[in-house]
Amino acid sequence: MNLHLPAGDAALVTEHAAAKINLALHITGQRDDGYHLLDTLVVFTQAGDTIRAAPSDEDRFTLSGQFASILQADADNLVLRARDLIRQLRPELPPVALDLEKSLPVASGIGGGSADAAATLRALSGMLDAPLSEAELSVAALSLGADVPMCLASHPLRVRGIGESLAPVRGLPVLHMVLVNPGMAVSTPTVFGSLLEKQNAPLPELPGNVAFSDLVDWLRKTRNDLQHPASVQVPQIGQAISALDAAGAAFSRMSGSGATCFGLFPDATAAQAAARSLASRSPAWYVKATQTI
Ligand SMILES: C[C@@](CO)(OP(=O)(O)O)[C@H](O)COP(=O)(O)OP(=O)(O)OC[C@H]1O[C@@H](n2ccc(N)nc2=O)[C@H](O)[C@@H]1O
Ligand SMILES: Nc1ncnc2c1ncn2[C@@H]1O[C@H](COP(=O)(O)OP(=O)(O)O)[C@@H](O)[C@H]1O
Repeated sequence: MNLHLPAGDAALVTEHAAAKINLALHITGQRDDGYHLLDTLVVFTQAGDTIRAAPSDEDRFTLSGQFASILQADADNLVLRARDLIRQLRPELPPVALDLEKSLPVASGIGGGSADAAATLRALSGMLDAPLSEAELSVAALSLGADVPMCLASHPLRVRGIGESLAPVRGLPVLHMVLVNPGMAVSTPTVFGSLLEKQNAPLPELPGNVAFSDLVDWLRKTRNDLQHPASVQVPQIGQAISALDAAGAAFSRMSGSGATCFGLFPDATAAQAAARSLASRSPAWYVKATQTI
């Protein structure tokens, strides 16, 4: 990281941009503008990117971390789109130095870019004397992407509409999981565009205070409707799920529009052991043991 700031500067704001996992995702319709209606249960993980922000003599943006080289530090980066949006709403925002530590694979169904945008909105709004209201933040988030409002919240949610209707989900256990990405970027519009069935039933009701085994039973009654079209585009998704199952996952599935897949494990020790075994068998894959926040 190179923020041009002394380490430990009190003005430095650090925000976690958590990976978003769609535990279940049903497509329930399509709007006139082409966007698809979802019903999805999402959780967020300790695995994520990090946004650091501090007032500066001029606007700066640096990229660091495992996946930094895949991204450009240009105006299309969701971090800068979020900064520019805040400045449009609050022109008094001072020049800021921003660093994105990019630890999540890009275009991978776990909302990394959306989480970065949401973390930037939170960080920069918090630096203002007049922070954005919750309503202003929600509108700003949705204008940056359908996944950004849920990433702004970053706690377990049932999400409907295209991503704007959020209901908190309480009583889920901490979930220990392994994330596996076979290294292939997936185009979200292409996956949505190749869906054949767009009118599916919503998710079944989720009982409150579920134990791990109850949640797995519930998940078996659900689907990710994007998994089949994504697997046609990227056959390695099937291999990632088979590998998670072979490593002992109690349940495995693809998240979002892929290609990242998650496997659920009963505890952290089991998840870490599975991650070690998966990483040694497939050294080119992104493999990460983590847990929900
Ligand atoms: C599929 C999901 C599930 O959480 O996650 P990811 O795979 O991106 O992580 C999201 O709905 C993705 O949200 P996000 O990635 O923010 O999508 P956007 O940038 O707003 O839209 C990218 C494109 O995907 C299609 N799209 C997106 C969302 C939606 N509900 N219906 C759509 O048809 C549209 O073609 C749109 O132009
Ligand atoms: N900071 C960012 N991190 C990741 N992707 C970004 C970022 N800024 C812009 N993008 C673009 O947004 C698209 C979606 O990225 P991402 O959020 O990682 O996908 P997904 O939601 O499928 O995990 C990518 O094609 C990428 O080029």
